[in-house]
Amino acid sequence: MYKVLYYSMTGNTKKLAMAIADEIGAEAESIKSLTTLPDAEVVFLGSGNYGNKPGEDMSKFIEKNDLSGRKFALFGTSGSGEGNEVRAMSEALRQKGAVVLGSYYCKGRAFLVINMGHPGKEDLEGVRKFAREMIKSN
Ligand SMILES: Cc1cc2nc3c(=O)[nH]c(=O)nc-3n(C[C@H](O)[C@H](O)[C@H](O)COP(=O)(O)O)c2cc1C
Repeated sequence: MYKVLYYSMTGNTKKLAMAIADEIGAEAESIKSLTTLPDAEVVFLGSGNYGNKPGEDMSKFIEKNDLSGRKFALFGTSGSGEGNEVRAMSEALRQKGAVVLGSYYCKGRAFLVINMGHPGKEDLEGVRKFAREMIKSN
């Protein structure tokens, strides 16, 4: 019914993906192992931020799939914690006719010493709450 897909170079966004999957009883999968978008009522789609953009594999995945009318809830992590990766994903998805239900983003540990401890307990509790809300509102 629901699916969690993510791109995570250093593991931070994967932590959010695992927390969402656990919260809603869905499977989480890296988009690296996928070519087509699986059937699901809502797809939770997440990426880290690299050079102020989502991962290249994520952008390509969005570009090459037919997303018209498909529903997404977005999540992301970055050094700044400002959510530019989810905004870029949201824009790309909307251009392809997809529906974006909402998004969650937080800081992720970067370059070993920046944002140590993130995503932490509060971040993970926050993303679990977000996942519940996305399902309730859908
Ligand atoms: C190659 C690289 C480029 C990055 N560029 C940015 C950036 O432009 N802005 C930012 O806020 N964080 C940047 N970061 C930090 C990551 O967004 C942050 O560590 C994020 O949590 C990584 O997610 P991941 O562990 O799921 O790969 C960069 C990290 C890497 C490894």
